[in-house]
Amino acid sequence: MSYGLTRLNTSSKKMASGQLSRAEALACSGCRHACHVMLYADTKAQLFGRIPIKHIILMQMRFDGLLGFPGGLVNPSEETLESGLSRELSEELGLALPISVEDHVDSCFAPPSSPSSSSRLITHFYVKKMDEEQIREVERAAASTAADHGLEVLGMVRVPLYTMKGGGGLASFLSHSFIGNARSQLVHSMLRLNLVAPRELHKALTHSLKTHAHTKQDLQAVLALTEGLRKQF
Ligand SMILES: O=c1[nH]cnc2c1ncn2[C@H]1C[C@H](O)[C@@H](COP(=O)(O)OP(=O)(O)O)O1
Repeated sequence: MSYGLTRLNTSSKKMASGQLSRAEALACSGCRHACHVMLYADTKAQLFGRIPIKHIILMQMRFDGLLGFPGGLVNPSEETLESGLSRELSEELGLALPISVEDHVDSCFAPPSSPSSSSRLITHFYVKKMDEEQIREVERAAASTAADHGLEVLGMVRVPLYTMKGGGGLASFLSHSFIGNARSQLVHSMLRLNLVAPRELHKALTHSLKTHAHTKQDLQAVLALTEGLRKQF
């Protein structure tokens, strides 16, 4: 995909291999379905009183230590994709958030989790714009009334969309580990909704790759530390 050179055809639902329309996805017999949503808002807030934050995008730290969007498995034989997603959001965010078909962005096959897995998983992705105050309400509820808080969801996080001198911000965030295709859902959405300029995103991703190399070195260093201790105790 070339976001910098050509305008995105937002009507096209088949952006990348593995993608299918909502109708095709629902016609898949024996497939499992998971729906997730990116909630976001505009903001005038400034970090340190000088770095414009511009937009708030919500993600969550999951129970498995990976970053992902709120949502979960739905059963289309018992509920619509959107009502299933709203049900999952009530558990994870502690709020009943209506999600409509208009919020649907794309559906795609997830890579098989293991060669022996019998049913394919289709992930459906939604995006919903809110007011800044509504986002704050979601964050408050997620940390107080949500049934899943501290269990399946360890906490909500905001995506830093700025890049600081030295690469802190978006570049560091993108170098974390994400569940499934959540990183690419995030990046595609930032481009499609013009939340980050393609040039900035390219810079952040390039830096992120370098950060990733440092992370590997850091991990190797602490692995060596545990190797020594393992032999002692
Ligand atoms: O944010 C996501 N983006 C794409 N795929 C995702 C995301 N989060 C999870 N997934 C995939 C991989 C998971 O195994 C399934 C089910 O999602 P999950 O949120 O873990 O579902 P339950 O809470 O267990 O219902 O979807």
